[in-house]
Amino acid sequence: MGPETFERLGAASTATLQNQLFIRGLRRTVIQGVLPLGHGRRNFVAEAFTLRYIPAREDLDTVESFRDPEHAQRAAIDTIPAGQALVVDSRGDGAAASAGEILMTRLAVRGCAAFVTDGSVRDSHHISEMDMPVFVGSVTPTTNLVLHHAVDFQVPIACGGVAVFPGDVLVGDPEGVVVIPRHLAEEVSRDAVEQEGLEEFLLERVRGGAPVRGTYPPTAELRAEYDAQRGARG
Ligand SMILES: O=C([O-])CC(=O)C(=O)O
Ligand SMILES: [Mg+2]
Repeated sequence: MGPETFERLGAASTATLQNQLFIRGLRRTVIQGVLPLGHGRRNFVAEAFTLRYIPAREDLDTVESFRDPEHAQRAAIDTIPAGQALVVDSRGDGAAASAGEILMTRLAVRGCAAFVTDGSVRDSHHISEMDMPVFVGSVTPTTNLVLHHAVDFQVPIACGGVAVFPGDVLVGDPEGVVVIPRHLAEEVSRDAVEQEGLEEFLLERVRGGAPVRGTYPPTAELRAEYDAQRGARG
């Protein structure tokens, strides 16, 4: 995926990208129920690096388990390549945190682009001061092992009702996170730019008093006017 694709996706809203995926027949593309935490409200575009949790089991998920160098959560956090986003399947269960300030700091130091989960984080008031974008369903003081068993990483997961495959492209903005299948990223990025150009033109019309009917969507005449104006601007 070229840098222009990243740039175009970063300039588009998640709403526009959702539209473009819907036009292509994809309905479940927005991670349900997550919002950015604190001032890490920066937009991001990044490839997904996935981590999967299953329900904890009392004989396995003891405090000692974090000493295991192969522990999937620890291994994922220490190996995610810079520039990728860690997306965690927490089964929508935010009653125990998927990570906290120390793990999040490690991710930020390693150049992780964002952290996304359909669960929660703890130490959230500190995490919200960080620059790395963090998208969660909720916050809680409860530590991870109480409810979550990190089982593997870089496998297909579910997050907020959406299938996420390693290498899919995630885009986050103040409204949430959209998951773009990698093979569609390029064409979606181009058409998103087109859609936003047209919508800006239509918005000006609506601001100027135009009714929605005949404007949004535009009639063939209005569309031709837009195309002519765009052509004239080069
Ligand atoms: O115990 C946890 O779930 C993680 C934690 O507090 C941290 O990363 O600071
Ligand atoms: Mg902590």
